[in-house]
This record gives sequence, C-alpha cells and structure tokens, in this order.
Amino acid sequence: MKKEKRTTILRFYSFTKGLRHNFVLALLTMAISVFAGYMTPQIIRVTVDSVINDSPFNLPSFLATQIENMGGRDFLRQNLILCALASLLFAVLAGISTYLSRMNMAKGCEGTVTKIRNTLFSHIQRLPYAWHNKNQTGDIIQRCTQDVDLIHNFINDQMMELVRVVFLIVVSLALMFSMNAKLALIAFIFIPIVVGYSMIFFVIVGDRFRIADEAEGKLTAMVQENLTGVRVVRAFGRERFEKDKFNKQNDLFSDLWVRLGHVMGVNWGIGDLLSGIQVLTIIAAGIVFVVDGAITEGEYLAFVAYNSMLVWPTRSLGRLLSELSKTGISSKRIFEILDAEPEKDAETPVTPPMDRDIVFKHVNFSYGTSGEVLHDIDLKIPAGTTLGILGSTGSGKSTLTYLLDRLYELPEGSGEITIGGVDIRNIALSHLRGNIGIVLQEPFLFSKSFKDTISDGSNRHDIESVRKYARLAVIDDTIDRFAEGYDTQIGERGVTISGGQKQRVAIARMLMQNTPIKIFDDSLSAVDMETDAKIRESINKNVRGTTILIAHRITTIMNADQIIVMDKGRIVQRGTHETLSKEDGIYKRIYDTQRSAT
Ligand SMILES: Nc1ncnc2c1ncn2[C@@H]1O[C@H](COP(=O)(O)OP(=O)(O)OP(=O)(O)O)[C@@H](O)[C@H]1O
Repeated sequence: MKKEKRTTILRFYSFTKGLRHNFVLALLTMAISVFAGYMTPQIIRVTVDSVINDSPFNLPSFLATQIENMGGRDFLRQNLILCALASLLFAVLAGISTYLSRMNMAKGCEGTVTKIRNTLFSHIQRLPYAWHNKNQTGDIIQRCTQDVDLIHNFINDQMMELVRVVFLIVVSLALMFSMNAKLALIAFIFIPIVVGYSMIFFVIVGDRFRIADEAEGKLTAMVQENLTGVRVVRAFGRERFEKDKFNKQNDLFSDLWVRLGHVMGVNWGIGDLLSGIQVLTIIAAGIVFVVDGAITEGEYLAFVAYNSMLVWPTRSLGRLLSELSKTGISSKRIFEILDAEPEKDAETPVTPPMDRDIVFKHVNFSYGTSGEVLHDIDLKIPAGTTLGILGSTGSGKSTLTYLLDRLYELPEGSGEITIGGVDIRNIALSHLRGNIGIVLQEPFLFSKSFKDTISDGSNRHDIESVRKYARLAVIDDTIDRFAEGYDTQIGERGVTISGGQKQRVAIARMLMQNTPIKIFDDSLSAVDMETDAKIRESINKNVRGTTILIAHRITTIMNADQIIVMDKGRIVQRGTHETLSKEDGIYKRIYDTQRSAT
C-alpha cells in the first residue's frame, strides 16, 4: 500500500521547507487579531452591566484589581471615554496583527508556489519523450497554470481561512458557553448540520470540478493546436471548421461551469438559509433568557455579537469545504505529473568515447499501441562512415534513430544497441545525447536571432564560427539578405522563414555542435535538389564523424558508404548505390522512377 499515491493537498507540505516560520508567524498573528476582535463585545458587556448598571465586575482578578486601583465603577462612569479607548486599542491591535499575518502568509505562499512551479517545470524537462507524446500540451499547460493557481489560492486564502474559521468557532463557542451553556448549545447544534451538508457538496463539487477542469484542459489544447497549426488552418480554409469545433468545446465548457455554479449556488443558498435561522433562533431564545433572568442585558448583547461571529465562520466552513474539493482535484492533477517516472540513467552510467562503431543487434521494437515496428534489425555502422536509409513511410526509419538517441528505451530482451561495444542503456543520457546531433524533417527553432540559434548548444558563439557553419549548410547568403543579417530574429516575434531555410538553419546548428554522430532524418526534403547536392558536398568535404542519412530521394543517400532499404520494419536490402542500383528490388525501382522523373 506504500506505493499508493497520496494525492491529497497535504503532499505539498514538503514544498514549504524554509518557509514554515512564515506560516507559523502568519497563524500566530492571525490568532492575536482574532483575540483582539473578540475583546470589543466583552468591553461592551462590562460597560453596560458593570459601569452603566450596577452588576459586579465579572472579570479576571488582575483586571478587577486594576479597575479598583484606578477608582472603580465611579471613576469609569465619569470617564466612559476610557471604555471607548480600550475598544480602539484592541481594534488597532487587530489591524496590525492582520497586516503582519497577511504579509507572512504572502511570503510563505509565494515562496511555496514558486517552488511548485519550478519543480513541475524541471520535472517535465526530465520526463521521457514517450510521456510527452502521450499527453496533450494544452492539458499540461492547464495543469501548470490554472491548477497551480488553485493551489496558490488554497495556501494564500483557504488554508488560512480554514484555521481562522475553526479558531473563531472554538473561541466563540468557548465564550458563549462561559456565559450561558444552554443558549450556547442552541447555537452549537447548527454547526454539525452545516458541516454535514457541506461534506455532501464536497463530493458533488469535486466531481463536477474535475470534469470542468478536464474540459478546460481540452479547450486550452485546442487553442494551442490551432495556433501551432495556423498555416494549415489557413491553407486548407479550415477557419470555419476550427471555429465551430472551438465553439462547441467552449459551449460544453461553459455549460459545465454553469452546472458547477448551480451546485455552488445551492450550497451557498442552503448555508445562508441555515445561518439566518440560527441567528433568529439565538435572538429569540436570548430574549426569553433575558426575560427569565438567566442572562444579563450586557451578556445578551455580547452573546448576539459572538453568535454573529460564529455564524459567519460556520457558513464559511461550508463554502471552504467545497473550494477545498476543487483544490484536491487540482493537486491530484499536478501530482499526476510529478509522479510520472522521469528518464533515468543506469546505476553506474558510463561515458565512453562515441566516435566508435554503432551496432544494432537483433533489435525488435513496438510502441505498445500497435504491432511490432522494428523486426530483428541487425546493422553495423563503422565509425566515421555514412549510412543511408531509404524506405517507405512508416517503415521504421525514424524509430531506429529514436532508439539510438534513447528517446524511446529498448526493453530488455529486445536486442541491443552498442556504441564501441558499450550497450547504450549503460551510457549516461546526457553523454549519449550530447554526442548525437539530430536534424528532423520539421525542425523546431526557438525564437532567437540566427546567430543565437545556430550557436545554440555549442560552446562557441563568435560570429566567424557561426558563419562557418551557416556556409556549410548553404544558408549564409540567405541570412545576409535580411536587413539585420545574423541578428535577425526568427520565430514568433521575428521573420518567418521557409521550411527549406529552417532545415538549413537546423543543419548549421547541428553541425556547430560538432557531435561525432550526426543524424539527418529526412532533413533535406524541403530543399531543392541543387541545394541538397551543395549541402552534401560541403558536409562530405568538411565534416568528420559517423553520419546517418534518412531520405526519400536517392540522390541524397547515393554517396553513402552503406545503404539499407527498410520495409515494414525490416531491412530488406543492403549494399552501396553501385550494388543496389543493379539489384532487383525496392531501391532499383525507386531509383529508376526518380531518374525518369528528372
Ligand atoms: N510515438 C509513436 N507512438 C506510436 N506509434 C508510432 C510512434 N512513432 C511512430 N509510430 C509508428 O511506428 C511506425 C514507424 O514510424 P517511423 O516514424 O519510424 O517511420 P518512418 O519510416 O520514419 O516514416 P516517415 O518516412 O514517414 O518518416 C509507423 O507505423 C508509425 O505510425
């Protein structure tokens, strides 16, 4: 059972480390403020009963002695202002302690939430690629923002409020019981009723909030997908379709919130009704008690004041419980991320030289969702050579590279991939990935200048080095044509560059990282044949290391030292361009087709 995840908000306790003194101070000063607030009705009671009327002073002995020393009842009657000043003193004390309480709570809360956000973000960075593929980006964003905000509200408002409310109820009841137990009991009876029905709403609200929160996650995911794919939306004239799809989800989302609001409304309404009945009961019963002489007039006034102080927190307790229910759902959604297993190194990871032979030994692989994607792959890529991979879409070419880069882990018993004889599962992940450069068919470029983009991941940032690699990727002239040259910003707030230009910038970036293993995953597909040839020629002449070239175009891979042809997850042909172009099979068919097309 130890493994069973505790998904309650209490798990956030560890994030309060180093800030707990703020929370303790916040609670202490809050207690002082509550105490000071409770003193005013006591001052009114003493003033009415023992200063204006003639009842004996019903006060702790040290206070009664103090009043006697000052001149007793007669002195106070002539100086009623002193009673007012005492009230003012407690009001000031309440104000100052409330300020200190909020200040400390804000410090503790902001510090805790900052830690939660940082931990979430860095944990997400370490989660496997497979996890990212399985989860919608919009939903992850929703969890990191909206759900974290709810935790913020919980710590900043609800937690404090909960303690305050419980404290207020206990103090009110204690004071009321000390004045008249029977009347206090009448006031108390309403509390279990309010808490009881609030518990029912706790469950209903929690359920509805989870559904509404998930719907919001879908809505965020929809917006995110639409914005990312804005080009496709425009190109296919899908604006209306996208708008309708969004409107539908938005209607569903707002419908869910209306329903949640309905439940909350009923909850609050019943709470208010019960509170009204409770107040009326105490006012009426109190009058009967005064008439019967069971309590004094001063006690009655104090009792009604304390009762109103009791009603508000009791009603709040009901609301708080339903809010807490939402917080519980949010914390569960956050811990679903934090509990996801991050990528791990072997127990004693090694960092061997990577400019060595790469070997795939009887590799089989499945993503788990469909059948086997790779079947019995046996392949050796001698160090410093170029491997060309050709194959139909979905034949498993990219999967080979994902496995090499350990974006997906090869399970035990599914074969082995080694570099220089070392199983890659034993190589430190940062070492492995730091030594393998990949350019994808649709590379992702961050919003930076050309210069910063190309030097990203390299330890050199001087313009001459950047230019050198831009030249190798045949993108130097294009960059120079922009008004701000290498300082031109690309991406969201900068210039838009074509798919082929993007590919070439990504190639320059990868070449500048100067990794001993380089993978080009169909990354010349968007450049014209002539530029493709120029890039390959400059790479052949100037770049050393092991290269894996995946392409659909024969001309891209024809100079490779070794070429494999893949079909349905198997290597169906292997050789060089010389041998394969003469052998009957897929390679020759594609070669003939592409030759006749040019
Ligand atoms: N993350 C994934 N989860 C589940 N299945 C996947 C995943 N990635 C790829 N596949 C499936 O694995 C098979 C091989 O895909 P892969 O991307 O390796 O093919 P490919 O030869 O590189 O194709 P292309 O030339 O179109 O890039 C395909 O059937 C694909 O649908």
